[in-house]
Amino acid sequence: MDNINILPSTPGKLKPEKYYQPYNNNNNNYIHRIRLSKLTLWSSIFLAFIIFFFILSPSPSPNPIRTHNPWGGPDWEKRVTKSARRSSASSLTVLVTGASGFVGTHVSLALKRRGDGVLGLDNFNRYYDPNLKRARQKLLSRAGVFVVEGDINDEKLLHKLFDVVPFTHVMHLAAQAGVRYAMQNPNSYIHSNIAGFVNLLEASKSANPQPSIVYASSSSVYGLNSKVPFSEKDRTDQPASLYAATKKAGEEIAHVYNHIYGLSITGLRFFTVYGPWGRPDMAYFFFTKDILKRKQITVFESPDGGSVARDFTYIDDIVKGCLGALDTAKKSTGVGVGVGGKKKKGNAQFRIFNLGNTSPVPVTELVDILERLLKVKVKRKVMPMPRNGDVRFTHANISKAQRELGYMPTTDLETGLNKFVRWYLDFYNPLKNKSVW
Ligand SMILES: O=C(O)[C@H]1O[C@H](OP(=O)(O)OP(=O)(O)OC[C@H]2O[C@@H](n3ccc(=O)[nH]c3=O)[C@H](O)[C@@H]2O)[C@H](O)[C@@H](O)[C@@H]1O
Repeated sequence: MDNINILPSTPGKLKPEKYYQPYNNNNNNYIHRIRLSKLTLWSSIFLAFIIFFFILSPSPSPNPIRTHNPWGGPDWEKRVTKSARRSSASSLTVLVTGASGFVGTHVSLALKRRGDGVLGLDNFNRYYDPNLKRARQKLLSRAGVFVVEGDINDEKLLHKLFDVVPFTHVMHLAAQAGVRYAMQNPNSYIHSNIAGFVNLLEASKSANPQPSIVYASSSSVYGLNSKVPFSEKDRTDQPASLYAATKKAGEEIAHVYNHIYGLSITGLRFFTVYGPWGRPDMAYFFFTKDILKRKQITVFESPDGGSVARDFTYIDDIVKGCLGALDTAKKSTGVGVGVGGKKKKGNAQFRIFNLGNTSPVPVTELVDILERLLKVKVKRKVMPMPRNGDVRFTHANISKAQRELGYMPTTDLETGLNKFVRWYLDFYNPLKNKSVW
């Protein structure tokens, strides 16, 4: 992850004079030599012109993915303010972290469509193909959503954003996702899901007005819980992966900020979200890629030979749940904390909801559906689930979300995968979309 603090805070702050110095510091000998010959003089002028032109023209990035838009400056603030402008006084003003991520993109678009002010924040890290994140960013930009390029761990940036925009809500979706990757890069989970979350809560508690916060938790917090379907009342103290442990820690940390600072906080436990513009690290996505390439895929079964199943939940259903959570979020009660040093005015709202589909599907069946949709005979290797953080099954009880958020999923796996496959074939069509190949 790049440290954006090392970049100038205002675009254009790099001083071009610096680059001219070697040429401005001409010593007498050099000038003398130029005077000696007319030819040398003209060549020097020509050379100086070329260098001058080169420095002034925008330099092509050696790697377009790593290009950063330094934050700060009047133009940047104008873009921020414009993106966050809401259509009416009753609309929301939402900071969406992880806006160029899968869920972040869909939620940002849905909010913007209904007239809310939306500002995105994303660090565009390389956990998975940044070209896909850039493509989502383009989609957002066309819809009028500006995505600030920065990290939730950047304290200065967060304070700046809260200074410029009076956010009513924060939709916190930035995270290090993925269950199995936690064994390869454990620290990235601590950095984003714990340190980053604390940093965001610190900035939010000091903001005036204090926003209401809705954040992404995960079905993985149920860990080894075997009571089905998973209810919010069930135990969540047996995580099976470091990812799950950091998400569970996030839920506990949220409680502290709610308790001390009066932040209104809602956690959403997502159940294996899938759909168009999805995450390439997820099984349904890389199965599709590998099946199309006629490669063998590995399907896990439980150690006793039983199937491994997930409560796969379609993205549009999840978006409705997110909007329901934002719309029913009450105001934070700690206005003035960190600014005037005042205490919270009474207890603030603290909620946690399952957002699942309520119908688990074995992974073998997911593969059967993909086989039908892609019309390719799948080469599958079935093997016992390795000890990699995966759990055998997930199954959501959504009655609380139904009651309080009006959440009601309507998309079955076959319908949702059909939409995903159509998007996939279009997006990765080499004739249409050269930039992603
Ligand atoms: O619901 C959640 O909380 C989590 O859902 C997904 O995690 P997961 O359900 O493990 O989704 P996938 O990684 O797409 O795996 C889906 C299923 O495919 C299986 N799988 C995965 C990989 C593979 O090669 N073969 C295979 O059979 C897994 O064991 C799992 O049962 C996301 O990746 C997490 O970020 C999210 O928090």
